Amino acid sequence: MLRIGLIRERKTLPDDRVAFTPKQCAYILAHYPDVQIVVEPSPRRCFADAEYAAEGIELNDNLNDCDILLGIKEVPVDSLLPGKTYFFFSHTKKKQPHNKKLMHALIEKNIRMIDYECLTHADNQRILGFGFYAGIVGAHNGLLTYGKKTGLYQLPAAHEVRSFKELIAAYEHIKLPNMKIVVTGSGKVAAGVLEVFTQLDIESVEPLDFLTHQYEYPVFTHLKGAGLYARKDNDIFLRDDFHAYPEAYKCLFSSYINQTDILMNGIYWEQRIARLFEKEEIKRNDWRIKVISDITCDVDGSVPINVGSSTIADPVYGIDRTDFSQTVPFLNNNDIIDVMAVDNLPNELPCDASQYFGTHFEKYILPEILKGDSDILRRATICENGKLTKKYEYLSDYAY
Ligand SMILES: NC(=O)c1ccc[n+]([C@@H]2O[C@H](COP(=O)([O-])OP(=O)(O)OC[C@H]3O[C@@H](n4cnc5c(N)ncnc54)[C@H](O)[C@@H]3O)[C@@H](O)[C@H]2O)c1
Repeated sequence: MLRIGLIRERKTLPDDRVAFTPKQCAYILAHYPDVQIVVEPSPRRCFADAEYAAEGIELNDNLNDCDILLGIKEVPVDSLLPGKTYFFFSHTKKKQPHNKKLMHALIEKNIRMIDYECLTHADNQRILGFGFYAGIVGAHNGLLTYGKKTGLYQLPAAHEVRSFKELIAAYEHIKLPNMKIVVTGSGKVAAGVLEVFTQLDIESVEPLDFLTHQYEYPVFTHLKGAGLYARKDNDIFLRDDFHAYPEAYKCLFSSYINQTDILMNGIYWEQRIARLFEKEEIKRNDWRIKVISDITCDVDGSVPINVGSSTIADPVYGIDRTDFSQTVPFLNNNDIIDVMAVDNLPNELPCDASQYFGTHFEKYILPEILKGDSDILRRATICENGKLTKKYEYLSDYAY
């Protein structure tokens, strides 16, 4: 028998998401006879304790007899139960300084830490994540911001509704003005952005048409791969080469600056990758971008005017093009670019995001847990039995 515990989120600011919804728990109990689920009560999870109870799921403050514990965000070290197997986003694999204490505790408490971020198929493609809902909320927030800035239309905030379905219902009554949008990125975030565009009838156009045409209705173009980067020496794009030597590539976004009203940024970015534009470029006379939804959200990263993460309650700030100063948002002024820089976007639609996550966990990870010996789980195990696994030994100076 495998006993799974869904832990209460304890990080500040607390997260509302959970690994399985009440209905998913009930489904698992009905279809996996060797699995039991127990839920630790929580005062603020997006699904109330009573919703789990209504599905016949056990609620219990004591998770000592569970075999594996599932959370979302980092678990405070005092709450870690020694000797257990935990799954959550530990944010330790890049030696993040703020989680060094957590890494030490995982080792000292003999915990098997399986990080969701490290669960991959054999070709390194990630299995689990919240990127799709980050894309949905990021696209929504970008459009909401443009409506508020221009005064042309109004949308409800995503966190004010219970589901994406309710947002789609609100879209039924919105006729967007003509506007030109660029979306960047090739992963789950970009897929979420495109989902919103589909629901709002925003037309897709080819990059070259986007650059050379004006339209009487809203359009977007999607830039990724060869559409966004080219080698500095021969203008060619090869994905594997780009991943190995990103510093050899230039970014092609610059020519879109004078044709774009909203930029929705969903790329994967690191220091070696060229930025979408340089900070000084916002002073260009032909600069047209009024709103940037920086879903990627690296401070001073691919969007160099991301000057810090914002919050769900206060998601947007302005950046003055004349002196780079930070201003209040939503000013109908072409010198001010509104930047949406929320770094926990999926938490604006926590029920949907949890449901999406749980579906993938049940489909791809639960069978791996039940079969006992799993390469997928082995590859994602950062530490066990008081030491780092071989793959993660590069964390030694951080972990011990
Ligand atoms: N603001 C938020 O709340 C939020 C939430 C989730 C994700 N994000 C961020 O959005 C960005 C995109 O996330 P995603 O879920 O679309 O990612 P993903 O893993 O689904 O896609 C990443 C894409 O980037 C490409 N890529 C390019 N160079 C790469 C490299 N060196 N290593 C790995 N992949 C590389 C991959 O081919 C892949 O298509 C990430 O930076 C992520 O941190 C932000």
